[in-house]
Amino acid sequence: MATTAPAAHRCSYEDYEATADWLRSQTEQRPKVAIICGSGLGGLAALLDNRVVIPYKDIPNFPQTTVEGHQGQLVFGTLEGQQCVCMQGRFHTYEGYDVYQVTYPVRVFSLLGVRTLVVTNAAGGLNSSFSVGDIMLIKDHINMPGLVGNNPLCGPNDDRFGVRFPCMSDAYDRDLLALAQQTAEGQGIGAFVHQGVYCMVGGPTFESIAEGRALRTMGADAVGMSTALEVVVARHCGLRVLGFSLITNMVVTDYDSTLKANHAEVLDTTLMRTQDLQGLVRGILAQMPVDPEDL
Ligand SMILES: O=P(O)(O)O[C@H]1O[C@H](CO)[C@@H](O)[C@H]1O
Ligand SMILES: Nc1nc2[nH]cnc2c(=O)[nH]1
Repeated sequence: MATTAPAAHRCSYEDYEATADWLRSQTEQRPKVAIICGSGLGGLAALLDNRVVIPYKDIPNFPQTTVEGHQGQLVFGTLEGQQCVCMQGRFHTYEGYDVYQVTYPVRVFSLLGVRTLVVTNAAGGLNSSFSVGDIMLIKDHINMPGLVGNNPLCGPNDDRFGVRFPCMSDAYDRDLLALAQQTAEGQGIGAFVHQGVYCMVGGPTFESIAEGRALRTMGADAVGMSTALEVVVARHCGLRVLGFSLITNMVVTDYDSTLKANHAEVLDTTLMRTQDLQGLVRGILAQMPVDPEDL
């Protein structure tokens, strides 16, 4: 039977603007920092003062979350003097969304005036020196969907957002990375905070043993099903990016192992580290220099 590929949800500049205008009409807050909360990490939004909560179902053009551990609302508020917006729940391609839908909020944030994107995720550890519960500061990524042509920048380029061929060798801001490492050490949690390479795969399957081994050989320290697409779009429109992976499980790479990755374990581990992660994000935002363009 012949099948037709679903139409891509590629959006116009005016669609993004309509969403940004609508959000501006709902709150007087004008965030400079956006935080995307990964699986089970929505608790980060509790850090914000003067919260204004807007469910995704009310926001024009916004997709809806379908995954346990992703609440589905934007939370505006202030953290350590920085105006922020938190995405409590992100979108993944395995939910059936295309790369344009998954990254839709990032361009909206940019139009709202956001200058810095903090991405967080739950990820499987590939680096054998990592343990469950460790935090990996993302220093680089392998964008597997993008490498095979499923990149949110495919299609006509809109120069109002950014250039046709953006550079990704500087995707993760080195100054913010150093600040995050220093803050972790200052808070006495440096022993379980590492730097590493995040690999995005499509999911929703967890890795086979051969896949886990292959990803490790490619140079990935952790693997998940999100983040890289959001970062590509953020860098295209000039946002600074800081990324964290919480290592919620170790990827099975041994045929003698009886361990099996599962989402319940992922969510349990996020609970165990919520407080450390919140403390770290608070500490970083307290010291994060305001973008000179905002002065
Ligand atoms: O990347 P986040 O959204 O944190 O979620 C991670 O956790 C889920 C698997 O347990 C997958 O969606 C994976 O990508
Ligand atoms: N692909 C993938 N995503 C995850 N998210 C949390 N843990 C994992 C994992 O082991 N593999």
